[in-house]
Amino acid sequence: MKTLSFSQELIQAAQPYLKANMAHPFIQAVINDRLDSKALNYYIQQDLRYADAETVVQANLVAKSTTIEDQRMFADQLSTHLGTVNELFKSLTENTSDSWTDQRYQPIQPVTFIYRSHILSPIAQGSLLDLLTPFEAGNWLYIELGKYLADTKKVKPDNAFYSWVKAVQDPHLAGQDGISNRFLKVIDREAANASPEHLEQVKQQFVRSILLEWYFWDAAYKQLTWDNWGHHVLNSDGGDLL
Ligand SMILES: Cc1ncc(CO)c(N)n1
Repeated sequence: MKTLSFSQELIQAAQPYLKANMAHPFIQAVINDRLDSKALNYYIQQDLRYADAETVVQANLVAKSTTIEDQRMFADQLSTHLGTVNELFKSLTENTSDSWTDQRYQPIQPVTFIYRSHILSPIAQGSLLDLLTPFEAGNWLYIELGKYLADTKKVKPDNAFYSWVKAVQDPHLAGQDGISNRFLKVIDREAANASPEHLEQVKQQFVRSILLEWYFWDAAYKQLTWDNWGHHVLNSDGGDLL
């Protein structure tokens, strides 16, 4: 049996959570073209705040790199991120009743806060591997969900999420030599110098990202806010919010 590379091990470990993301009612609503505009708005507003954390992660990937080649790759991708992120969300906003200025810089809600903290926390003490892996998990998941949605052949150009499906299939991100595969190669290269204990921990962080992705869809589906959380605690009716 061929032994798996570390990045293949990560992908294998994340499979059950990938399947759970595919099955989430938000994603199923995209397929059936029944996505609630409130859920879409919430997703746009919160994902913009997630994207802001991605900017910070990527600046720190440059800082933690030890070669010019890595620094350029991460800096180029940061530049691509900054150049494209608003465009995607602007085109998604055209499918809602909200205006673009209302979408940007909305308060960061609980799940967004937790997921942002998860990808940002290795900045303080972590290695390049520690910082890259939980962040790359999000790229990987989006590409897989994009493939899944495209394969259903049900997401047509008039679907409110169509531009998202297109964006995450962009060859620059998702292609064979795309940025996601290049990041996975860096992960494998760095993993070669890490202890088995360290790799176990890194794998857990990868899988947790995919778990938090599920909660990100769930939060959008329910439009979950800090006020909801507060209300739930103070007036607990025993129902489940998260
Ligand atoms: C929540 C989330 N995960 C991953 C990505 C991919 O960049 C994104 N934009 N948002």
